[in-house]
Formats: sequence, C-alpha cells, structure tokens
Amino acid sequence: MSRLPVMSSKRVLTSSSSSSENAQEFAPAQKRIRKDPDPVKPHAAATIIGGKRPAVAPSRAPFSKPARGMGAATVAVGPSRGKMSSLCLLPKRKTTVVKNLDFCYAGGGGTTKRHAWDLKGKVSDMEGKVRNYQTKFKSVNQENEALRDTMVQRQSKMVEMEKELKKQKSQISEYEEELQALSGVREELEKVSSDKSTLQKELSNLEGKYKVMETLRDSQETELQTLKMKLSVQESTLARVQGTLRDTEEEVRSLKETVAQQEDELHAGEMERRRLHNTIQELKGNIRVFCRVRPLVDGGLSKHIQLPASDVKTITLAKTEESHTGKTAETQKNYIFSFDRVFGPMASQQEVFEEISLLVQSALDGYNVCCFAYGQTGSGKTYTMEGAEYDQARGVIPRAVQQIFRAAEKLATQGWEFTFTASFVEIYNESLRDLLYTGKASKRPEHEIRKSTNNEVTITNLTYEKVSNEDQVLGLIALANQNRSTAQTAQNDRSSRSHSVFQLDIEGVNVGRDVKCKSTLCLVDLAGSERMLKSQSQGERFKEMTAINGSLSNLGIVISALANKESYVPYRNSKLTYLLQSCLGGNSKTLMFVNIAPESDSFGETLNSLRFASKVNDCVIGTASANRK
Ligand SMILES: Nc1ncnc2c1ncn2[C@@H]1O[C@H](COP(=O)(O)OP(=O)(O)OP(=O)(O)O)[C@@H](O)[C@H]1O
Repeated sequence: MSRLPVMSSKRVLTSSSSSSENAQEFAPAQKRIRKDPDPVKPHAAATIIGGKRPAVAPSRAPFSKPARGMGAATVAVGPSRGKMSSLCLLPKRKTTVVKNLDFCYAGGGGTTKRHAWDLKGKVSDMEGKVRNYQTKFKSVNQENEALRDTMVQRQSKMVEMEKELKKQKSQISEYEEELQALSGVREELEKVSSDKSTLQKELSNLEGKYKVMETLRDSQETELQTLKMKLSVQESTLARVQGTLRDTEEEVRSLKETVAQQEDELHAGEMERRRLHNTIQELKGNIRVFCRVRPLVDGGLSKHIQLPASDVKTITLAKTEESHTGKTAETQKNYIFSFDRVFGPMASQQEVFEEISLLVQSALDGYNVCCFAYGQTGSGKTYTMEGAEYDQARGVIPRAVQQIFRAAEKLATQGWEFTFTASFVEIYNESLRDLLYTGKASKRPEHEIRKSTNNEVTITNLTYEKVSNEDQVLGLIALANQNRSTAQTAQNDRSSRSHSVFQLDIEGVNVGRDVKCKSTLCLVDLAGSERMLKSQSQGERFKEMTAINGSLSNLGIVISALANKESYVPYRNSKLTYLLQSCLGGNSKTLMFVNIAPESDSFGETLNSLRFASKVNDCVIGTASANRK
C-alpha cells in the first residue's frame, strides 16, 4: 500500500521541482565550468608585464601617445599571471578589471603634461601612478580573494548539488523501478478494469434478471395468496370430509365386521349346503340310472314302449306274441323296468340336464362324478352327451362345463379358486387314443393307464389341457370330434365302436378358510352295446365286438362287485373300467344313461340294455366322501 500511485506521483513531482530549482541555479555555473578549461585569453586585454620588466616604459615611447585607448595597456607592475587568470574567471569582474585598468591607464594620461625637462615632476607623476596602481591592485586582489571564496563556496555547493543530483538520480531510478512496477499494476488495473466492465455487464444482466424475477415473484406472490385462500377453503372442506370419512370408516368397519360375519355364515352355509346336497344325492343313490327313449325318426310313437304318464320312473317294454295253441289271438308280455328317472322321446336336453346338474354340482363340491351313456348304436348316446350345435340341443357335456365354470365364478366371491384340466381319450379295441392330439398322425404316441400311489389314475403321453373358461373346453370338444371323424373316415362307424371319455379334473382351494378339494368329472360316450351273433361277425369286426362286449360286460361286473362290496373288483379287466376306476369306486357318484331306440326291430337290444341298466340300478355304491383336506 505504500506504493499507492497517487502518493508516489506526488513525491516525484515535489522532488523534480526542487531538482529543477537546483538545476536552474546550478546550470549556468556548470556552463561556466565547462568553458573554464580554456583559460580566458582576454582579447584586447592589457598585456601585463611582470615585475621583472622595467616599471617605466621605454623612453622611446612618445608621451604624446601615453594610452592606447581600448587597446592593451602596458602595466609596469601588475599582478601575477595566476591572479589574473583567477580574475578572468568571472566575466563581469573581468569587465571591471579592464575598466580599472583603463582607468589606471587613463589616470596616467590625465595628469598634467610636464615639460620635457621636468623629470622630477614626471617621476613624481609616475610614482603617483604606481601608487594608484598599487592601491587598485590591492583592491583587485581583495576582490579576487572574495571571488575565490565565493567560488570555493560555489564549488562546495556544487559538490553538494552533485551529491543531491546523485541522490536524485538514484531516487529517479527508484521511481523508474517503481514506475515499472506500477506499469504492471496498470496492466493489472486494466485487467481489473476489463473484469470490472465484464462484471458490470454481468451485473446489469443480473439486474435485468433480478427485475424479471421480481416481477415473477410478485405474480407468484399474488398466485400464492390466491392459493392460500383456496387452501384455506380446501382445508375447511377437508376437515368436513375428514369428519365424514371418520364416520364412513366407522361405518365401513362395522360393515366389514358384518361382511366377515356374513362370510363366515356364508361359508358355513356353503359347507352345510354341500353336506345336505350330498345327503340328498346319497339318498337318491350314488349310482343312478336314467333311461332315455329316442324319438322315432318319423315322429310317431313306438307301440312296444310304454311310459306311464303318472310315473316318470318306469318304462314298460311290451311284446305281443302269438298263442302257441292259436286259440287266443295274441298274448302280450310286459317287461317293466324302474329307474331313477325315465325320459320319454319328448324330453328336452334342458329337462334331462336339470336332473344331472345336481351331480355336476357335486363334482365342484369335491366328489368324483362319472356320467356315461349306454345303449345300442343309434339310440341317442352321443346326442345325450354332446347334443347338437344349436343352443337348445346342447348335451350334457357342454351344459355341465357351463354350469361348472359359472358355479366356480360364484364360489370365487367366497374365496374359492379353481383350476381345471381337461383331457379327451378314445378307447378302441382296448387301445387308447388321445383325442386332443395335434401332432403328426405318424408320430402319435402310445398310451398306458397308470395308477399313482395316492390312487390317482393318469394316462401316459396324454394331452392334459389347462382350461379356464367354457369356450376353451368347447374348443377342445370340437378338436376331439375332428379327431374322431378323421378316424371314422378310415373306418366306417368307428365312433359307434369306441368309447370316448372326457375328463375334467377340478382342483379348488379356499386359502382364507384353509380348505381344498379335488375331483374329476368324467363324461363317457360308450360304444354301441348291440350284441352280434358270433357267426355273423368276422375278422376286424369280430375283434371290435369282442372288445366292446368285453369292456361293457366288465363294466357290469365291476359295478356288481362294487354293489356286493366284494373284496376284489376287476377294474383292470378292461381299459374302460381301469380308466374309470376312481369314478366308479366308493368315493364317487355315478350316473348311467341307458339310451333306448324305439324301433320295433331294436326290441331285443333294448331289452338287453334295460336289463343291464336295471342290474346297475340295483347297485348301491358305498357312501361317497368328498375329497377334502
Ligand atoms: N332325444 C333325441 N331327440 C332327437 N333326436 C335324437 C335324440 N336322440 C338321438 N337323436 C338322433 O338320432 C340319431 C342317432 O343318435 P346318436 O348318434 O346320438 O346315437 P348313438 O347312440 O350315439 O350312435 P352311435 O353309437 O353310433 O354313436 C342322431 O341323428 C340324433 O340326432
């Protein structure tokens, strides 16, 4: 900070001013000193003759010319040369000396002119002149001494001034250094100044922005005020709503409690319904037989089948025989059969299904259910099980599937979750064929029936398709029919001579109640049951008939063994009974349709079918228990 420019500048100015003063005072002296080395030769100065020279001018010199005017005076006795030199140092003094000399000379000349003979007088004049000169010389010497003193003083002053000059010079160099340093400072200053201008620009920009921000802030403050007002309104609304919410929450809580209570009741009711439903089914019999009479092709009524209007459980098969004796015209033999339900030719698909829908419900409740259609070819088995395309003609399988998915949806509201797996298999000549197979015909795999340790029956390499809705199942049924018709083209009436088994595995779980159930709904369209005389059947047809008759009669034997609670039930004797094993055992509900063809020429087969069905109907399968955990 000691190098503040202003202060330094002042110092410089002060010094230079004093220096200049000194210089002014000193300069002339210096000039004079420089001229001095050449001793002044006083031009027109008097030639001073030393003391050695005769004090009297040569006698030859005429008195008429005693002085030379402005020319050099010849002085008889004068100061030494050195003293004269000293005198000549100062021009002014020189002038004075010259004047004096002139005066001296003129004084000599101013004396009264003596006669040539007045030598005494002349000597006296000359002596007077000498005395004058001596006096003058003394005064000049004194003056010279004074001048010398002055010169010495001046010289010492000059030395001082030189010292001062030296000092000033060093000061000047210091100042110059300082100035140089200051030039760096100036650069810095310039930089600082440029920075300053940049900063000023930035500042002005920022000020502009600040103004914008201020405007924005003002508008936002206004907005904030508006929002605060709105907020206060909202807060009061919120407080009101919160009050309402608290009330509502309280209400919801009590409603939830009610709902939970009702759910408990509902679940208990559902379980009770299942129990009662099962009781009813058991009372109805775990194996039930429904008889269904197909209408005649021309729509008329069959004469040999009688269905009493008041009784829906009886069917009478009447046969008129001629008397052997011929005395009476005709004798009529009636075969009366009772079943759980007999459907006449006018019974609709809906009517038939209503009777079995209770069993379908049992399947969802966790009971194995098996429903199969038995009867001669063309008696209406497929119509009963599958029906036709249009809605009212839909058979048991599509209706059962629809009922199951709808019921599952309803049970989902009570916490039940169901998974369904469908399979469709054909048994032809005691071999299994996957009706849901979609691969190449040449790569059709072989199938075997396997029974697991927990008595679950499965078929190897069979397609088990996970389904979650009715349409998916209908798609699979269509695929199965396509597969069957392909096989049928190769072999006439093959579908009549094979059993088709549709199985829907149902698994239900109610996590909330920790309840599970598992069951299988098995819907079977059996092969035609007509007997053929061995003599009339040959080759492949004979083999087919043997297989069909074998499996159907074994079905009868199995049912009979179950009814008699025999220790050994020959399930393995045929593929059909082995496959239906879990649906025919104690833990199952079985429904058999016996389909009747009304034509007179089918009388024998009808009688056989009714006898077979009657035998099944007499069986009471052990009390079923639901597959629950
Ligand atoms: N209750 C019924 N009402 C109207 N038509 C029926 C009825 N039952 C069967 N039919 C018709 O009779 C014909 C033969 O029926 P269906 O094919 O169901 O017999 P099936 O016993 O299945 O024969 P197959 O053993 O050859 O398969 C079909 O045209 C079918 O539409």
